[in-house]
Amino acid sequence: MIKNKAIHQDILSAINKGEQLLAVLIDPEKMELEKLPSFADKINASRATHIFIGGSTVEAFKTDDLVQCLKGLTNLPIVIFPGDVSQLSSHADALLFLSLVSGRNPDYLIGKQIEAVSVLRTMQLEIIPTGYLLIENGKETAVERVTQTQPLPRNNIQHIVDTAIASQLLGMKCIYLEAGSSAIEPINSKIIQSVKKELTIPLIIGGGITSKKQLDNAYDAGADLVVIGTAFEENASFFEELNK
Ligand SMILES: CC(C)=CCC/C(C)=C/CC/C(C)=C/CC/C(C)=C/COP(=O)(O)OP(=O)(O)O
Ligand SMILES: O=P(O)(O)OC[C@@H](O)CO
Ligand SMILES: [Mg+2]
Repeated sequence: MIKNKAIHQDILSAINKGEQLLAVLIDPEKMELEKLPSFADKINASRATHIFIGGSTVEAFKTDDLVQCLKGLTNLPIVIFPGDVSQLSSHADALLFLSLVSGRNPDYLIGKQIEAVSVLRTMQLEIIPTGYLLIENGKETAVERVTQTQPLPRNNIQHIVDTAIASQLLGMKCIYLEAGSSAIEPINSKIIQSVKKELTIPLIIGGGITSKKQLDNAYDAGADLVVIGTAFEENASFFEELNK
């Protein structure tokens, strides 16, 4: 089952060459399929290197429909960033196989992953094991509500670093530090620097990034791949702002 493709390897090679990776997050609940062609044109003309697809709550089949449409509209890698098992799609290129290691809900640490196996058997997705850490940002996030977990306090940097290192030791191939969709404050530079310093695997940063300055700050602090969703959803000219 579960074949190896090259997306994780390509991320490692890009990082080695000092490239800054950017994923546009498309939420299947929010993207109308009629608007997808023009949105994809904007993505293709931008500096984006990846497309992530996911949402904290998505109706069944919506993800697969979206991925199928998107396949014909872009050559960028399409990576599922799932809130649940219903968001798996055989038409995507890869899957962030998330475990919510900041929380203590067994369903999101290992339960959903076991549930996913019977579906993954029928697919040829590249699987990228990813330690997913939700960090407090000043307001409650959709991920907290859905998973009934607490985020890690942002002032306990040592605990955040230790959680990331433990995930790497468990064999995770990426760490994703998440402030939450439309977070008031993105993950701060101090947290990014402290985690990056101790990791050998790629570091993904997302949540609340709405300006080029915040994007550059994340890269300067050590982010390998940055994820932006809401800023593109709410303002399509944000693509042009980032190209400046
Ligand atoms: C491995 C499989 C199949 C599932 C993993 C299930 C796990 C552990 C999920 C982590 C917790 C979770 C609910 C993550 C959601 C990630 C995501 C796609 C966030 C983007 O959605 P948001 O933009 O935050 O929320 P809105 O939908 O409210 O905009
Ligand atoms: O929507 P935004 O705030 O850009 O967040 C992106 C992503 O990290 C959310 O899971
Ligand atoms: Mg969102």
